[in-house]
Amino acid sequence: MLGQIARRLGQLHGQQICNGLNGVRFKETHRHLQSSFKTVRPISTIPLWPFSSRPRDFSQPNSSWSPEMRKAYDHYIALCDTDNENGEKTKGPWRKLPSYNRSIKYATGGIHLSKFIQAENRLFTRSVKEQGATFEYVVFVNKEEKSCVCVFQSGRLLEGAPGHVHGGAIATMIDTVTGTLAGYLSGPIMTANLNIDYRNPMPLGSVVLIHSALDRIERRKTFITCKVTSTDESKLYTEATALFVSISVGHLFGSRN
Ligand SMILES: CCCCCCCCCCCCCC(=O)SCCNC(=O)CCNC(=O)[C@H](O)C(C)(C)COP(=O)(O)OP(=O)(O)OC[C@H]1O[C@@H](n2cnc3c(N)ncnc32)[C@H](O)[C@@H]1OP(=O)(O)O
Repeated sequence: MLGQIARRLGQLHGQQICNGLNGVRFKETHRHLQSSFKTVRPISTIPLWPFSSRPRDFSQPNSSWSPEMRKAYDHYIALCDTDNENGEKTKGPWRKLPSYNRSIKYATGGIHLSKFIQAENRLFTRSVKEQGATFEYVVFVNKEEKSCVCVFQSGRLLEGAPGHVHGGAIATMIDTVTGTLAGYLSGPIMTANLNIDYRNPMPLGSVVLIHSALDRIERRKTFITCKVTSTDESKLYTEATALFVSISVGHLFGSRN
C-alpha cells in the first residue's frame, strides 16, 4: 500500500520519480508525506521558510549567464521590492520566485523530507548539474496583474533542429512557467491541456522572455495564456494556451477528490 502511494507520488511531473523509494523507512516516510503534502499551498501564501536552513535557489545568477540574460534579470529585479537609502522597503510590482531542484522542497519542511524521500529524484528542468548546459531560467510574478515573466537561456544540450532549441524543451519551459503561475494563483494543480504554436525557430543559446497571464478561472480550471518573445519583444517565437485543473493532494495518491 505504502509502496503504491509512493509510486503514485512519484508520477508527479509525468515521470517515475520514486524508484529509489524501495527500502526507505515506509512508516516514517508515509507519516511525513501525509503531514507535509497536506500543507502544500499556493506559492503566494507560503510564509517565510519555517526552518532555519533554506533550500538552494537555482535561479540566482551564475557564470553561465550571458550579458543579455543578466541584463533582463537585472531589469526585473529592479522592479521587485527594494530597500531605499533610508533602509525602508519600497514595494515593487514584481516578485522573484525561488526555484528548487526538487518539487518536494516546495512543501513545508520539504528540504528535510527530501533527504530521505525519493532522494535521487530531481525536477526535470533542474536535473543537469552543469551550469548553462540545459535550462537557465528565473521567474518573476506580478500578483496584481496575475501574470509572470520568465527569463530563459537555453543551453547546448537542448538542441532540436540544428542550432535551434528542441520543441519539447520549449514545451517544458512553457509548462513550467504557466504551471508556476497557475500554482501561484490556484494552489496545487496539474496540467490538463497544453496547446502550442511554434511561430519561429529559437536559436540555441538565445535568451527569451516567456510571458504568461491568467485568462480566467472557472471552478477548478485555471486557464493561462503564454507568449515567448525575444528580450526586446520584437520577435515572437511561440504562443500557447494552457489549462490547469486544481487537485487535492489525494489525487497524486490515486483518489478522485
Ligand atoms: C507541489 C508543488 C510543486 C511545485 C513545482 C513548481 C514548478 C514546476 C511547475 C510545473 C508544472 C507542471 C505540471 C505538470 O506538468 S503535471 C504533469 C502532466 N499532467 C498530468 O499528468 C495530468 C494527468 N491528468 C489528470 O491527472 C487528470 O485528468 C486531471 C487532474 C487533469 C483532471 O482530472 P480530475 O478528475 O481531477 O478532473 P475532471 O476530469 O473532473 O475535470 C475537471 C474539469 O476539467 C476539465 N478537463 C479535464 N481535463 C481536461 C482537458 N484535457 N481538456 C479540457 N478540459 C479538461 C473537465 O472537463 C472538467 O471541467 P468542468 O466540468 O468543471 O467544466
